[in-house]
Amino acid sequence: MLGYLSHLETGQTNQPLYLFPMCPHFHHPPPGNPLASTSCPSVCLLPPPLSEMKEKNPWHTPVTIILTVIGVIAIVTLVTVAVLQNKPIQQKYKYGIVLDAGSSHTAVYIYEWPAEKDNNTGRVQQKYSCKVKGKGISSYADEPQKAGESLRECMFEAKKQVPKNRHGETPLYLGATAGMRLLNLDDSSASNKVFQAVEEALQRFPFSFQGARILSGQEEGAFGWVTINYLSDRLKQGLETTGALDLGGASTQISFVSDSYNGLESPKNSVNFRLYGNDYHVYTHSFLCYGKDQALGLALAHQTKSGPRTITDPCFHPGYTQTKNYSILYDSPCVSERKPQEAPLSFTLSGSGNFTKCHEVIKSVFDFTSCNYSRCSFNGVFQPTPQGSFGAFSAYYFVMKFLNLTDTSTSIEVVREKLMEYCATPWTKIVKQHPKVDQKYLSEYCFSGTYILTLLIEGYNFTSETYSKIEFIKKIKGSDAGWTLGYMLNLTNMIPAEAPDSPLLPHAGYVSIVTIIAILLFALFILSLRPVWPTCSKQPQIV
Ligand SMILES: Nc1ccn([C@@H]2O[C@H](COP(=O)(O)OP(=O)(O)OP(=O)(O)O)[C@@H](O)[C@H]2O)c(=O)n1
Ligand SMILES: [Ca+2]
Repeated sequence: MLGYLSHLETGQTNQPLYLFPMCPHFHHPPPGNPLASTSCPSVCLLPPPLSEMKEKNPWHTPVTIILTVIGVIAIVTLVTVAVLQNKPIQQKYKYGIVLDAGSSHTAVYIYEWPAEKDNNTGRVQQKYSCKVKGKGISSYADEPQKAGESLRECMFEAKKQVPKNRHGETPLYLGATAGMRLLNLDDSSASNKVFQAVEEALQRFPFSFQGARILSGQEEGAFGWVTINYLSDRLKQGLETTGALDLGGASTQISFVSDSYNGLESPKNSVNFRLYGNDYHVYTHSFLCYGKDQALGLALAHQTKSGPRTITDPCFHPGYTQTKNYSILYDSPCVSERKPQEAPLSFTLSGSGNFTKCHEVIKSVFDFTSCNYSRCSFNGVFQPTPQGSFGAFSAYYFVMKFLNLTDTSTSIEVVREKLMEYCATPWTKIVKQHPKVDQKYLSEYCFSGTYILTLLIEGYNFTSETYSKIEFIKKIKGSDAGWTLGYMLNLTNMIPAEAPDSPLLPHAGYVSIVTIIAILLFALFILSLRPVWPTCSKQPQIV
């Protein structure tokens, strides 16, 4: 009912109120012609005397005052409760520790996640990492006790990083990869002794030790894939996933989802996950002996088949020389069967820095001829064509970062030219340019860069177009890319198979809506009490 608010008592009269309370003589239309008499004057009249206002002001009745006070209290309480109820309480964390016992070194990772959100959607992130001094645990085959001792320093640090009251409930895992796989193949009793020593060492710490074991190549590849897709939020959001490329010292993994692969053609390369309500069929393969250190061994073995005393190696810089022991080189099960019958104790390697020849040597360590499937990568291993974006980490990153080749928008031809120039640079110049870099690493970057390019292009069949979709990465949002996080998420059941129910609104949205509604209610309440002022510009309407 426009123009007519209510039959409120005004103190003087029982007449209904009209839209122009500031024009008092218009309150009551003269009899006869109500419409004409209520038209707005060109100049609004002054307000009525104060005494009259007071008498007619509805605010001044005790009922209204009580109602207003109750209304204000109710609204303030409502908003306060909304804010307090949803305010995040001081965050408490839970922790998990994973030791990555790689072929070249061991690293300790501590992960943390909000205590109230475990088994749900709370983001798990890396809190701390520690690189164990010395080599990988597999290198302690002859003195297993030292494998255990080597871990102590980082583990003491881990003890400091996790709050004391959480120590007992913090799971601790050790996963060993290709170095221990090779040792286990070569000498399983030595591998067992190393495990016994590291288990004894880890049990002395106050964490909940869950065991030490060798990961299979499929696990290593698949958990690397889970890690990078979890960290980039692709799993939770059901987005298209990123493939994972991991290059270690002794093995290398490739894992990705392909539309053309349903797992039937080569079931051993298939890993299925149901995560956050989505099914993933991931292609994965791990090539033992094709990590960068073992691949260098394969390349050297190829060049020393006849047991020479000297070799000219195109994968090392001109002017670089090194004496290598035959028995050490051929100690690895990757090449042990190829050891020349008659060979001296050692041979001298002299670098010639020739990228093209180095590329030829590296190609010879791959078998591109046999394939019993519709398509293969190398060594007769089934692989669909690479599809989508890829994250390449560990040695892929170290090497390409050092060589300044992480920008994959650079064409493969330009990458080749840069490598050609780098490999041809004399060793003395390289040492001068990088005085602080460990010379063992430094001497191998020409080989490693050439190996990475060969592995990706000829090995995995990346093309100029798909190469540009590779990103060389070390970390994602502060957590290292690698298999460890995926491994822990899996063992602690921290990625649900089904998408969890989430609140309709985030906290901020909820509080804002409650506040807005409260203000609107309050405004309506006020309006319902107050008469409406005229604008003196429109015809009043009378009921
Ligand atoms: N700053 C660094 C660190 C490491 N490396 C080399 O990168 C390779 C791979 O390192 P990593 O990924 O740590 O291998 P591991 O995990 O030890 O080996 P694997 O996964 O095969 O067990 C090794 O040859 C290592 O010497 C490097 O060139 N530069
Ligand atoms: Ca590794």
